[in-house]
Amino acid sequence: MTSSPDLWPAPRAVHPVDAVVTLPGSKSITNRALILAAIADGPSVVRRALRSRDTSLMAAALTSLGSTVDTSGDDWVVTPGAFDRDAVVDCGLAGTVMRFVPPIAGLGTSLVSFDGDEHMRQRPIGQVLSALRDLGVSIQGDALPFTVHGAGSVPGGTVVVDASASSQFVSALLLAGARYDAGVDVRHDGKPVPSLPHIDMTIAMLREHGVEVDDADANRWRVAPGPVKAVDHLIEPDLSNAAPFLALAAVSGGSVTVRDWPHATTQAGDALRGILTEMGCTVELDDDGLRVTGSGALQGIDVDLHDVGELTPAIAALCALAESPSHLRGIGHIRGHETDRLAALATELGALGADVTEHADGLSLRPAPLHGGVFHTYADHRMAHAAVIVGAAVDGIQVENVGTTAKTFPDFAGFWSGLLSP
Ligand SMILES: O=C(O)C1=C[C@@H](OP(=O)(O)O)[C@@H](O)[C@H](O)C1
Ligand SMILES: C=C(OP(=O)(O)O)C(=O)O
Repeated sequence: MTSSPDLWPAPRAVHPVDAVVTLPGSKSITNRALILAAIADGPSVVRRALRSRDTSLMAAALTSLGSTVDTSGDDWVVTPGAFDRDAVVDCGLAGTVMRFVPPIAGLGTSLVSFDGDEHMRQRPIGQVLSALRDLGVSIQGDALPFTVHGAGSVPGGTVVVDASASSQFVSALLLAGARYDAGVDVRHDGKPVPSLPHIDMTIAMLREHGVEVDDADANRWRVAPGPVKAVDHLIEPDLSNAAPFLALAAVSGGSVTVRDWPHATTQAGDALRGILTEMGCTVELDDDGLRVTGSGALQGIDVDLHDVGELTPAIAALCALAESPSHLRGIGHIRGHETDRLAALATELGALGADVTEHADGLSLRPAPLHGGVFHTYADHRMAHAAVIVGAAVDGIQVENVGTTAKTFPDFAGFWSGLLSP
């Protein structure tokens, strides 16, 4: 007997959608807050923490190292503990767990081994491991699975990394750096670092924890040695996960408001304001939140997404539905995300009739009529977001493994259906 494929019929937006939504917290902020809390000088509270696969894996990793993480309520309480027990860390498909936990595991006195989902073994990590070795951490292995041998302290100092594959390589070293004997002086040598807002997020959060960071020079970041203060942190809504909801306003010619949109933020998703304006939407930020109103017609866009690559799947879906051509550039690094997103988007959008060309570092899309079919997600939450956006506009889209959205959004499919039910 063959098992039935996990297909979910994406609901169509048959009327303009008019909705006000409260979205779950940011994955990137929650996981940084958890890491910093685990190496802080006292208990911290992570308020309105995102409860999702990536953040649960982070909480579990920190617990296995020796911290106490109380996730029973909406506000998670983290009490640091000695990292003195041997542990096995499951990274799942979470880049933040695979890259941010090893540098703090080096501070402990135990053996900590890391593994994850099958595809996680393909995602880049070698530069973090070699940088940690240069900083004095003993590690067995050059890719997943690997083991960190904690020696009770890390000398730290100057290190050179090529962070062109992921900004998380830099964030990982900076997050732990204050607890290294000499701090860290991290220099990047290579093609431009992607996703720079995420490094700004790391720096801003370190400073909130009382850590001194010097980022005055391009491609160089210095973290002074010293204590990490415990803080009470309120997590912003996840602005990257807002993409499909704002896109729904765009494709249905309706209006969607995301509550609590911060007026100042380091989140990459804030770039959606400019991108959706350029695609023909009306975008207003006020005390109610961020409201996007679709005009009923979408314009294509020529844009460099190097800084905000994680928005690509949702933007590409919109481009496939636009009336004029688009070119998405500067995003070769997203081939190392949850899947090779450029190949996956070209394949899946192309299979539905889109006129799409895959380039080494981007995608071009030209207007073409789309039709129904199965949209494969490759276990990538943002591929599922692309699928439901197309499905809102095109009859007969079936999303394979929509449950993969649990990586960063609990019950995404239920929430999405609720907005589209008649
Ligand atoms: O530090 C972070 O929280 C993230 C950094 C970015 O990674 P890359 O620099 O690998 O693109 C981003 O795409 C990812 O979703 C989250
Ligand atoms: C690239 C992403 O995730 P990760 O944190 O696993 O790198 C993403 O969420 O788009």
